[in-house]
Amino acid sequence: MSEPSPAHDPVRIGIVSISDRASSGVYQDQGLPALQDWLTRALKNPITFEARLIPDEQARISETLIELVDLGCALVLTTGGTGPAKRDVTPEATLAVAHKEMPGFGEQMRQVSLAFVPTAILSRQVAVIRDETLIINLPGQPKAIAETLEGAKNADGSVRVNGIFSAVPYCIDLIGGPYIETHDEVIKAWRPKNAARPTR
Ligand SMILES: Nc1ncnc2c1ncn2[C@@H]1O[C@H](COP(=O)(O)OP(=O)(O)OP(=O)(O)O)[C@@H](O)[C@H]1O
Ligand SMILES: Nc1nc2c(c(=O)[nH]1)N[C@H]1C(S)=C(S)[C@@H](COP(=O)(O)O)O[C@H]1N2
Repeated sequence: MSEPSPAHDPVRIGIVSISDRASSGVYQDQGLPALQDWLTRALKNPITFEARLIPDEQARISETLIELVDLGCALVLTTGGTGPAKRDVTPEATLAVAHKEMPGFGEQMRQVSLAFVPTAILSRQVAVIRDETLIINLPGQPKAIAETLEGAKNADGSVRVNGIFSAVPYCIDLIGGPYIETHDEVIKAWRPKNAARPTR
């Protein structure tokens, strides 16, 4: 795979791991490495990461999201805290900072996840826009990060269920962010023909 090229727009991405136990050192956080690895593998753009590891506390999560939006992140991905347990408050903290809700991401994420686990119906992920930033919740299981972003594939590599990241670049175009380009073998970004730039 080629190195990120300066010919591509630079992009700042917030990655937030929300876990009581990882943030207090009970176990080592695998959420931030999984997010960073997948994004580095998928994007052609040079990425500046803003990484945060925080506990499942609603006010703290909302404050962190606002901070990352104000830092100019085009995209913020969270992992963890989306289930039904008492301490799972990531969707509420995300909705509290929303200017617009983007329900299609949560709907598609649960479709993808059902291809992997029947408990996908327990996930309450939301996606929202705040200012010029797209914020998306992902499940907390580290393996669920690549699953939901990339989708489910058949043995021959063809797509069985589209990963949610397919729609992220065009959404970021529409809110005035950088032009995000992906490696098709990881995830194909879908844009209407008139929105696609010529290949460089
Ligand atoms: N940041 C993380 N790093 C490593 N493993 C994680 C992380 N977050 C979650 N997991 C794993 O995924 C499982 C489900 O994630 P979930 O977000 O529901 O965590 P949890 O049970 O609420 O606990 P915690 O918030 O303390 O991680 C966890 O029980 C743990 O095994
Ligand atoms: N792709 C995928 N989605 C998944 C899972 C998974 O392992 N893979 N785990 C499910 C489970 S068990 C739960 S409880 C919910 C919420 O997870 P969270 O609280 O860790 O965010 O996500 C669901 N979605």
